[in-house]
Amino acid sequence: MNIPFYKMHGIGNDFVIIDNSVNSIPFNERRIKALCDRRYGIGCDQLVILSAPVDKKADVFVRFFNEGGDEAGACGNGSRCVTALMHHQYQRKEFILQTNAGLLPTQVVDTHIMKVNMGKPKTRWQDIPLQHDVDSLYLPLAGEPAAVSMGNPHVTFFVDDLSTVDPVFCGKVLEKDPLFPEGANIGFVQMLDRQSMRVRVWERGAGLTLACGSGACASVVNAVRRGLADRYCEVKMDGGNLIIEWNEADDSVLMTGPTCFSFRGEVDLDNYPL
Ligand SMILES: N[C@H](CCC[C@H](N)C(=O)O)C(=O)O
Repeated sequence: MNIPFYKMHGIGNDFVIIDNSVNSIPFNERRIKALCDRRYGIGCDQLVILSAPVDKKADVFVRFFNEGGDEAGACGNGSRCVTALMHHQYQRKEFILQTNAGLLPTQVVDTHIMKVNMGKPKTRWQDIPLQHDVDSLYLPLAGEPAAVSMGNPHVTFFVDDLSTVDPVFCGKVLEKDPLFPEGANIGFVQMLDRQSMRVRVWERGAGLTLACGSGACASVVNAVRRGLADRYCEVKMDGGNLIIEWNEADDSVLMTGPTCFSFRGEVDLDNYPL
C-alpha cells in the first residue's frame, strides 16, 4: 500500500510526516523503527503521525515517535514543521495542534519561520538525585544538574566549556538513569551571556540530534531558574538557532525558528510490516 509522506527538518532535527487522517493505518514499534532507519527506511530522528483532532479546538492531532520506536509527549521542532506543512496546505497562519502534551498554539512568523507555544513547564526539579556517579562520566559540571518536563522529560547539565563534554558517552548512560524510568533527554548547556547559550542534546530514543526544540525550551527554563539567563534567550545548537521566550505573564514558553521542506515522497508500507 503506497502512501505519501513529507520529509522536513527544523534546523537539522529531521522528521518524516505522515497524514493518517484518512487511512488510519496502524503503526507499531517495528514499522516505526523501520521507517526511521537511515539505511533500510526513509530515515529521520522522529516519525510524526497526523490524524483528526479529538479536541474540537484543535486543527490536527499530532503524535511523535522517536526513531527507536517509543512515543514522546512533545517535540518542539516537529510541531514547528507540522505548522509549516499546515500553512502550505491551508494558507492559514495560526493553528492549534493537539498533542499528548496538550494543545499547542502555533503561528507562521515568516515563510520559513514558525513559532510554537510549548505551554508551561510541567514539573520542577531543581537539583536532582541522579543515581549514576556523574563524576565517572568525566562531565565537567558547573553545578548540579536540573530537570524539567516540557511534556517530555529533560535533564540539563550546565558546563563551562561544551567542547570538553562528550554528549554521546554521557548521554547514552544518563538517558537511562533509574531516576527516569521512561528515560530522559539529556541537555548540555554552556552559557555565553544572559541572552544566549550553546546547547547540545542527547535525545531519548534518538541519540545526539542537530537540534532539539523542547530541549532548547528546557535549557532556558532551567537556566532562568538558576539565575543564569534572562527569559529571552537565543539557543545555539549544532543545526542552527532558536529563540526561546519564557513569558512571565502566563508562564508559557515560546519557541521560534526556521523549518525546511526537504522532499515529498511515497512509501510502500507493504515493505514495512507490523
Ligand atoms: N526525543 C524526545 C522527542 C523529540 C524531541 C525533539 N526532537 C524536539 O524538537 O523537541 C523525547 O523522547 O522526549
